[in-house]
Amino acid sequence: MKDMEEGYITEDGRTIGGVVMEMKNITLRFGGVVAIKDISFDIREGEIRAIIGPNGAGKSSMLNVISGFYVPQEGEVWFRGAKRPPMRPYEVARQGIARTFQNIALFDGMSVLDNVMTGRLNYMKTNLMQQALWRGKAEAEETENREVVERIIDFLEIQAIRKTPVARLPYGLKKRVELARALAAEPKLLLLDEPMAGMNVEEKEDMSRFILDVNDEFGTTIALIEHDMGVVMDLSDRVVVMDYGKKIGDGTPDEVRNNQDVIDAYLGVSHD
Ligand SMILES: Nc1ncnc2c1ncn2[C@@H]1O[C@H](COP(=O)(O)OP(=O)(O)OP(=O)(O)O)[C@@H](O)[C@H]1O
Repeated sequence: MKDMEEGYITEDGRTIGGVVMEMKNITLRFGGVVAIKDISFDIREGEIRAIIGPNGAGKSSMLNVISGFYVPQEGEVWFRGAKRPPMRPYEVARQGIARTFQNIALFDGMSVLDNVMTGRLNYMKTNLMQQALWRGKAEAEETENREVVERIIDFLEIQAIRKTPVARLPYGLKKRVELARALAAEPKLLLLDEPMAGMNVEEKEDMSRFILDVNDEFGTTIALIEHDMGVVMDLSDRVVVMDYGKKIGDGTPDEVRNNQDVIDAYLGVSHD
């Protein structure tokens, strides 16, 4: 892969654009624990970017920095050409970054449809007073939001369970509903927190296919963290590898697979 100023062409012939997000020299500490040590990398338009690493490497911490849950003590986060000031997660979401969670965070008692609709909250402009005074506008907005949501529900093949309360769904489907909700926000950058965690082989295959389809069909830029190396290598265009808070590798799956530091980290070989 040739890394160009404006992007690159992947091995499977997709065109990847310029930098969407850039992490510059990020350091994050929790008291005495340094979860992220001076890490820099970028995420480019249209790519599937993975962050991997053994337990405690700092992957979740990094995802939480990207999504605004944690503000790093050092370094800069750049999004779509501008340096991002410290902001709350909901402000980050408004900028066009949506995420899923490792431990599913859906409204259990609500239907699949209503859960996915909550992904549209940032697009709901009319408030209660306006809705009372000007029903037409509120209705038009509701129709538009519905259309987006129904399209995503069809796309992720969850039509049959639209009205089912989430609590009744098996784990793999809940994960798919979470993906649907994140997509409903029509994000510029979609963050997936261990999307395959706890899944059986078949569920993993389904989820991999949906992630690839989302990227292909909607052109969504995706960053994910994941434990399962095999899955990541199949899915991703480029991979950042973390170990003990440091970046030890960054490149295509093949480059990373052949990186001795990465091999050692996964085999548990210590480095002084
Ligand atoms: N809120 C927190 N308070 C204190 N320490 C934390 C906190 N979150 C993470 N850490 C520490 O930061 C380090 C990195 O943790 P992190 O959860 O980011 O790693 P990870 O790669 O996501 O691990 P895993 O794969 O096990 O989920 C660990 O040493 C962890 O104990």
